[in-house]
This record gives sequence, structure tokens and C-alpha cells, in this order.
Amino acid sequence: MVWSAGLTLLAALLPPAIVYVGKLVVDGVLAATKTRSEALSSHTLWLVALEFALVLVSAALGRLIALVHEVLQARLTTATNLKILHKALALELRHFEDPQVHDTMQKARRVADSRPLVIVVNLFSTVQHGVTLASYAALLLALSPWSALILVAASLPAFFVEARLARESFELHSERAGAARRLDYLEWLLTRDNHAKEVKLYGLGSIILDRYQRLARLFYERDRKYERRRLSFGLGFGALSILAFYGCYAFVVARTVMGVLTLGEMILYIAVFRQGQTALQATLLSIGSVYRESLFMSDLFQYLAVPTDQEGARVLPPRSPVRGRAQTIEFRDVSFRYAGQQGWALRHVNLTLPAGEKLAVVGENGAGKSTFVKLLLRFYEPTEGSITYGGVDLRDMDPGDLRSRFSAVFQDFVRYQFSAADNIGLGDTQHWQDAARIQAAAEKGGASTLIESLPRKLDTLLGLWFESGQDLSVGQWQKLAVSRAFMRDAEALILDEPTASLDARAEQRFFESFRALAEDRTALIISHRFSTVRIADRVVVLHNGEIQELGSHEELLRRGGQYAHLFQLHADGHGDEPASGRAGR
Ligand SMILES: Nc1ncnc2c1ncn2[C@@H]1O[C@H](COP(=O)(O)OP(=O)(O)OP(=O)(O)O)[C@@H](O)[C@H]1O
Repeated sequence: MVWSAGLTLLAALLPPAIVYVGKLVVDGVLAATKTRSEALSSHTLWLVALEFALVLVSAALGRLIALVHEVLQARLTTATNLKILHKALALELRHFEDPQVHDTMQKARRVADSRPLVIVVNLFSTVQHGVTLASYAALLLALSPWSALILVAASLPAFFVEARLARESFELHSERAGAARRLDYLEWLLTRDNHAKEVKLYGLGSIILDRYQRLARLFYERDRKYERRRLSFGLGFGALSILAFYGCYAFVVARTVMGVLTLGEMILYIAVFRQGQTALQATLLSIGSVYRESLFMSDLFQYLAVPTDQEGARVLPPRSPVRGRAQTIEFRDVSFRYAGQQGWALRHVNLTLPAGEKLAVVGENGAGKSTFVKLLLRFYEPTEGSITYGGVDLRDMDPGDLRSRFSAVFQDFVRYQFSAADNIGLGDTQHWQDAARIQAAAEKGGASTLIESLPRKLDTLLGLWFESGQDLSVGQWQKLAVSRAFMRDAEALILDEPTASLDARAEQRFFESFRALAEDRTALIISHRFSTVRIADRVVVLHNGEIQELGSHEELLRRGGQYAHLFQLHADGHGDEPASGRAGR
């Protein structure tokens, strides 16, 4: 920035100096031809050399400034992107599920690439052109204050129109942020590997492409209309400034013919007027540009200002149950409604999980199982009621502290396109490079045979996104996700359909070892599979967000309610014996 400022200031002073030396040259030539003086002509030649040197420096300065700006651009873009990413890390889950926040984030990311630099550069060039302009103005005022006034008056309307168009362009962009995101989505659908199968099988290409084209055409039409308006204004006001220039030109020529001005002065004034006009327009354009870009930058600031302080603890210092052992978890009359939704996702949930209990959560699609987990991890707060962990209200705990006590295998676990070691190690950021721990976790998660079969064992890069990556089957990825969950020495485990993609043998092994692996940790298992559910101490059946039944597998079977009914259906469909004796415990 300092380099840019210094060089820009220097560059600002050069054009008037060059013009002035040009005037001295003309005057020198006239004087020399009149007097035929040797000394005068050699003096004039030195002036030409000086002008040459100044032009050379000016050209070099231009290149140097461009270099400084390149460097600044690279640093500014990284810095802005880092800010955006830091903010993304601070966002809460509810933000990621909010289309408005997505729009804001999208707009902020578009701003990050070039706009910050454009503002900096234009601020400097405003100063540069301003300084050049001031020096021209000083020269011009000596000729005629009127011509200076005309110069300014002829440029102002263009400036105001430019500012107005800038606002229009910004509004245009803001309006269509949602549509732009849809366009990105369609593009993403057509270009990502995991969509290719369906797109090809169902022949979706033309439908998606058609939607893309229709949206893109809409954008194009609006852009064209806007650019046409800009052009017509530009032509009109351009003609006005040419008129002003030639008016003054005629005035200066007349004064020279009358002998009031020397030829050198005439050349000086014409150059000053022409370049002054250019400098003034450039100044106004830079100001307009700073204005337009700051409108766009407001998107970035709006995104950075998305409030994320709702996650903090209610009390300071936050309360924290003793670490290192399982704690009682209690839902006290918890009801929850997603923002903007009418219906309740959970209603009057009362449930106590003693430390170390293994609880299965079952229920049909949309019953509220995932919501239950989201509340427990404090991704959301109950609309009514409260949840306690080790007797402490979750709202009084630091969310980082709370989450560090849990391990989880989510239904939509992540497939990190990193090495196999990273895929497991990232489950515990404290020890993520500890090979012995990774091996042990792989063993627990049933991934050790898989890792042995990989060409570079734990160092094998997984996924097909990068060169030499090795893709895995869904079940193999799931084994890594389960291993990742065992990386951390957690107090509680959350397993959302942990065996959904495992083969029969792997599933069997998981059941057999689950109790030993879970040890005395509290565990929450969400599943539609009754074979999985039976390894739990108790089962809670959710229905429309409410607890419908609660008890052990055997109790619920005996009760003959919804659970027994579903179990029977499942057994009929799968040839499973509804015999309680086969329960995992
Ligand atoms: N982010 C969200 N915003 C608004 N409503 C939501 C959101 N997530 C879930 N819901 C609604 O809340 C209710 C409970 O959803 P939840 O995801 O907890 O069900 P689930 O039991 O986990 O279902 P599944 O077995 O299909 O995974 C559903 O009616 C669902 O439509």
C-alpha cells in the first residue's frame, strides 16, 4: 500500500511536468530560430532530453505500479478469502440451512476476488488524477478561469449519471443473487462426478441444460438493457465534453492569432485543457468506481456481520461437567420448531439417559430423530424446555466443550478426499497424526483389513478428485467414518444408521464388538434396522416429534404397540425371527 501510494503520487506529478517542458521546448525553438543562437538551440535540445527522461520515468512508473498492484491483489484476495472462511467456520448450523445466508455468502465470495483491490487502486488513482488535475488547474487558471469552469461543468453530469448507473448495476446484482445461486447449482449438477450416473441414466442433461440456458438468457437480457442505457448516456455526455474542448480550443487559437499568447503557450494550454479534461473525467470515474465497488463490498461486510453470537454460553465462565466419563443426559419437556416453520419437529420430549446407557431412537421418516441429535449437540436450541448434560444446561456450556465430548457417525458422513490416515485421524484433532492411535481406531471401526489392501496403506490418497486417488465403495467409506468416530476418546457416541452400507459380515462384527467398543460410554443409535436397534438397552419410538413408546426391546415387543408392529413387519419382510433371545445383549 505504501509503495503504491508513493509511486502513484510520483506518477501524478509527471504529466504536468512533461507538458510544461514541452511548452519550454516550443518556446525555445521559436526563440532559437528568431535569434539563431547556438546556446539557445543546445539548451532546447537539453530540454528535449529532459522530456524524454521524464516520459521514460513515467512509463517505468506505470509498470512498477502495475507490479505493486499484482502483489497487492494476490495478498488482498487471500486475506479477504481467509476472512470469509473464518466467518464460515463461525457460522452455526442454522445459518447453513438458511437460503438467505447462502445468498449473502455467495455474494461475499464473488466480491472477494477483485473488488477490494479495485477499491484500493481507484482510491489511489483518484488521488493521482486529483493531483494531476490540481496542477493543470493552476496552469489553466492563469489562462482563463472561465475555461477551467467550463471544463468542470462539462464533466459533472457524466459523473452523476455514472454514479446512478453504478447503483442500478448493484441493485441488479443483488436482486438476482438467488437466481445466480440456482445457476451455480445447475452447473454443479452437470459437472460433479457423483451426479453423472443419474444424469446419464435418466437423460437429465437436456432438461438441466435447458433450465440453465433459460436463466442465463434472462441474465443476458437484463445485462444488455443495462449496457445499452450506459452506452447512450456515455455517447451523450462524451459529445458534451468534446464540444467544451473545441470551444476552448477556438478561444485559445483566437488569442494566439491576436498575439496575446505565444505559440508555446497555445500548445501548453491546448495540452492542459485536453489532458485536464481527461484527468478530470478519470478522477470522476475513479470516484464513481470506488462508489460502485463499495456498494458491492457492502455484501462482504453484510456477510461478515451475520450474527453468530447465539452459540456462546449463557453464563460466564461457562459451566463444564467433569471430563472423561459418561454423563447423564436429560431432555426436560423439550419442544422444537425450525425457524419459519409452522409444525413442531419435537414436542414435549421428556427423556433421561443415565450415564453409559445405550439408547436406540427409531421412528418413521421425518419423526424427529435427526432433530433430536441436532439439539443434543446444540446445533439448535430448544424452543421450549431444556436439555442438560451432567446436570448442566447445554446453554450454560461452551458449545466447543460440549461437542468435544461426543463422537458421531452421521448418516451423511464426509468422504474426505485426503489420505486414509487423515480420514481416520481427523476424528481427534489433538492426535490426528498419531499413527498408533489411527491404527487402533481403524481396528475398532473395522477398517484395518481395508487399509491393508490399499496400495499405500494409510498413506493412500482416497477419492477420485485428485491425481492418484483411490476410490472406495460406500460401505468402505462408512467403515472409515466409524473408525474416525473411535479416534476420539469421547464420553458419548452418536451413530446415525452406522451399518446402513455395511455388508452382512461387517454388520455382524459391528454388533458383536459394539458393546465392547462403546464400553461405558453413553450411546445413541438411530436406525431403521431392527437388528441394529436390538443392541441397545432401551428403545425410544418417536412419532411426529413426540415420544410414542419407551422401553427395552423385550418390553416393547410385549406391549404390542407400534414398535412390536414395525418389528413384525420387518421380521416378515426379512425372515427375521422376532425372538427376543437374539437380542444383542
Ligand atoms: N432444517 C430444517 N428446516 C426446517 N424443517 C426441518 C429441517 N430439518 C428437518 N425438518 C423437518 O423436521 C421434521 C423432523 O425431521 P428430522 O430430520 O428430525 O426427521 P428424521 O426422523 O431424522 O427423518 P429420517 O428418518 O428421514 O432421517 C420433519 O418434518 C422435517 O421436514
